[in-house]
Amino acid sequence: LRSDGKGGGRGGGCRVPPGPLAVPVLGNLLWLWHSPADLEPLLRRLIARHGPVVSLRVGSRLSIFVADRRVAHAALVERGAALADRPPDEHSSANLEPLLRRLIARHGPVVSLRVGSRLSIFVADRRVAHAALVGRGAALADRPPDVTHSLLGESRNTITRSGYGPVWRLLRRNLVVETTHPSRVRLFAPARSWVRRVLVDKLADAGAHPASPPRVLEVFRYAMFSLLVLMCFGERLDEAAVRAIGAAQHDFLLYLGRKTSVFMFYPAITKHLFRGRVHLGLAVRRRQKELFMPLINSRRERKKQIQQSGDPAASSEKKDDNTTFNHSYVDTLLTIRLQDVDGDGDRALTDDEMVSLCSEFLSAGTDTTATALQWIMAELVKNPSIQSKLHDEIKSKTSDGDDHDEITEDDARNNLPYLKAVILEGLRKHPPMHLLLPHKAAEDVEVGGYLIPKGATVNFMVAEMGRDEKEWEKPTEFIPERFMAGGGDGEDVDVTGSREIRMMPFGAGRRICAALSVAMLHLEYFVANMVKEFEWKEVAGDEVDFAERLEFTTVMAKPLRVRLIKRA
Ligand code: HEM
Repeated sequence: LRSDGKGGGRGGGCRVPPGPLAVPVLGNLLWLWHSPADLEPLLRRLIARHGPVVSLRVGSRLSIFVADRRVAHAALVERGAALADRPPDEHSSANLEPLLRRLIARHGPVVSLRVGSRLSIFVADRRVAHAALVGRGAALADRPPDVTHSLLGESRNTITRSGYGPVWRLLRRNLVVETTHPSRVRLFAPARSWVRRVLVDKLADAGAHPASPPRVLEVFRYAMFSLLVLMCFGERLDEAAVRAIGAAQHDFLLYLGRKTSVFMFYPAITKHLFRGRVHLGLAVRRRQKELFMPLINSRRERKKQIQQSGDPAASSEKKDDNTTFNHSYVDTLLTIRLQDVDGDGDRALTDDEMVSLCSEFLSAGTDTTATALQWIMAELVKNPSIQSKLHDEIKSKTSDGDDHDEITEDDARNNLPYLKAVILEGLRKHPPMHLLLPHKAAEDVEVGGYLIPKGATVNFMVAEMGRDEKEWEKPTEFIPERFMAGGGDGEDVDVTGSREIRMMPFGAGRRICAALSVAMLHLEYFVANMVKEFEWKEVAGDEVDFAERLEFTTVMAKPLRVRLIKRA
């Protein structure tokens, strides 16, 4: 690449565009491809063919790779100030989506990208997705390996990361049967009621200062995190303790998102070159462990005492006291026995495995739900007639003469069809995860006329399916009525995707979200109660903007600020 635009070789070269240069690191793009180590051979080939400076355009982002020491010196030293900036979010893969959309428009709904020896396949068609995830589920239920966690000395023994096999089955069944099954979810009703009060109080506090309208995402995150901490450790902690655990979780996710891409390049070497980063990762992990272990040990102790008392029934009948709950995710982890590798016996989970599983539980359920809440409330702010129709439905449940402090879970779940339609429409138009977690093909799989070779990483494009104009009428509009009986194209939609996939905010098939029904309950219960308590209004001069930004989930680029009016 030469600035005179003449190029360096056959077919190579392009003119440097005006404006700031983008510094490399394809961030999440690499995360998606899952083996960025393989980018280097490709770059080497490009450099051999086109000269020592090559540029790659991903969506609107131009990334330039410099392999020449003189050019590097001229850039970093002589023109240092001009190149000292960082891109706005060096880890954003937001720009990957427009590129994929263009490829799909040109080549059809299944595209593959090869980076080095690694093949990544992107599926945007709902029928192919169904044939793959449900029809050939077992062959596509594996996950690609994860370099970073193994560098930190962690096992793959979490639900999300483990390969498709007995360990995954055991851990997933434990979560589904012991914590997210409706009979267990009921046990956490007092916890949800407490969090509803926390949420409403915090919103009321924030709303009391109209001069600085609140950023509601922070309040949603705190509320969802408090709830998950309680479900995880069985302990109602004070705000400072919840925030300390939240900070440790956040640091860990940030570390994974921002500091680890370097290890994807030849980890055996980079782990020595970037020893500081490995140590940072270990320190962040240690901090999590320091905070989690006292809580885990206290459940361990409690379990021992119950066993010693010799009356297990006593514990299940004992009422939750104000702060300590009878059931927790950690309790279920304490009963797990993992088969030894040699199959000769079994063992309990190690402390590190327990910490990883708790960390997974907290992070899987917090940002996803808080993000969905933000999008749904933004749509209700932007569409006051929909909010008012929803409020009318909610009022009908609180106007029967009883003293209703809240919309009950039972009503939110079963008796408010328009509420359900609002939630589904929110998840269709704004799925928190635009791509499922990557799946890996365990064997050659043929689906819908496409061959997915063994070992390929397969990414399913959730947002594309929910917004496909061939499948949905006016997909860019927010129309909850489409999900109402007799209403239109969303009637009787099967959000689990088992029958057919129309939209899949939770995935489909064997790896479908392990807490789908809990997630739906949280959304229904909290949205209903937030609309019951407040009228949600747009802030003049700070209008709702639906632009997207990829963080851990796809959030609003401009966080939602609102004017909250307490309802009479
Ligand atoms: C609105 C809220 C939520 C959304 C939109 C959501 C969405 C998803 C999606 C798209 C996946 C990936 C599926 C795949 O890779 O095929 C997933 C996996 C998972 N989710 Fe959720 N989720 C939500 C809430 C929760 C909650 C509250 C928990 C737990 C407390 C949870 C636990 C998990 C777990 C453990 C997995 C991994 C499943 C596996 O690999 O077998 N999620 N979720």
